[in-house]
Amino acid sequence: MYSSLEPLIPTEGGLKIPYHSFIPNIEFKDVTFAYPSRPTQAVLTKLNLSLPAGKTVAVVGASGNGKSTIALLLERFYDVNSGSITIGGVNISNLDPNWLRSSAIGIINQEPVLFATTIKENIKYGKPTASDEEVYEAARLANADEFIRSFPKGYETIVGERGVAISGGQKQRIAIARALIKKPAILILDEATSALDPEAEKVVQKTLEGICQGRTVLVIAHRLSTVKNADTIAVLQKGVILEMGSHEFLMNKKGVYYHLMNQENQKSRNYG
Ligand SMILES: Nc1ncnc2c1ncn2[C@@H]1O[C@H](COP(=O)(O)OP(=O)(O)OP(=O)(O)O)[C@@H](O)[C@H]1O
Repeated sequence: MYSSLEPLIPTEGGLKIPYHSFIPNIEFKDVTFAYPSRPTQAVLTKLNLSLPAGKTVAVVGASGNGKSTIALLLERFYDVNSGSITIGGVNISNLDPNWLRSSAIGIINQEPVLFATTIKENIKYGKPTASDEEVYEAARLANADEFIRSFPKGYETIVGERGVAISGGQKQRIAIARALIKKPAILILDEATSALDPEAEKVVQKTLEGICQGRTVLVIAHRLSTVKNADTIAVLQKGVILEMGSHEFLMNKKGVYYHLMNQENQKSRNYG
């Protein structure tokens, strides 16, 4: 049935907050949510989470505990069952979903997809109306401008299948430029550095630290090693936040985060 292909949430309609009056502080208040296909199984239960404007909040917890669901709700791919999510005090259900996703929030994914076209087009995908100057600026912020210009065809280099071979770290930085070209006030980092070798990871990590300055950032962390510098770390278990605080605070507390950290260190000693 074609009707079942329609998005759950209409993509147009609702408020668009002008850039200069947009205060990107985010509040999840008593959010309860179950996926429509499993309505009796709550994935998040009365979740409260604050992301103050300009700060980085990392959500950690074992696989399947609802971390990615938090990001999907913030992008409003689903509506909450009860409670609310507000940005700058406005309930996101009153915001224009298209504006929210294309202008307010930038997403950097674990496994970025590049299209079989030029690097320039791949970056412009984040903002199709962007000028060349905007493309170069986004690439500079993503520490990508230099390596792109080192290719004989520069920004016109074709990537993807049958295109020039680029490394995982370079791919990641092109994807970062794609997210930055929208100048988003909010960034969602879905564990952006997991598939890289240590050298490339260092470069990407440094790039991410730079671009997080001055933005509200939600890190969906599938490992713990990348979250130490977050302003706040929220430990999620079965859709409930068990602990919240800075790395130092949570280590001193010797609770769930401390134990997860020890487990991860143990693993890297055994395998690394
Ligand atoms: N589209 C969906 N429909 C139904 N259930 C889903 C859907 N997506 C995820 N779930 C379920 O919701 C729960 C939380 O999943 P989620 O992806 O948010 O966890 P996560 O903590 O991000 O895990 P991971 O670290 O593996 O990405 C899991 O039980 C998962 O099976």
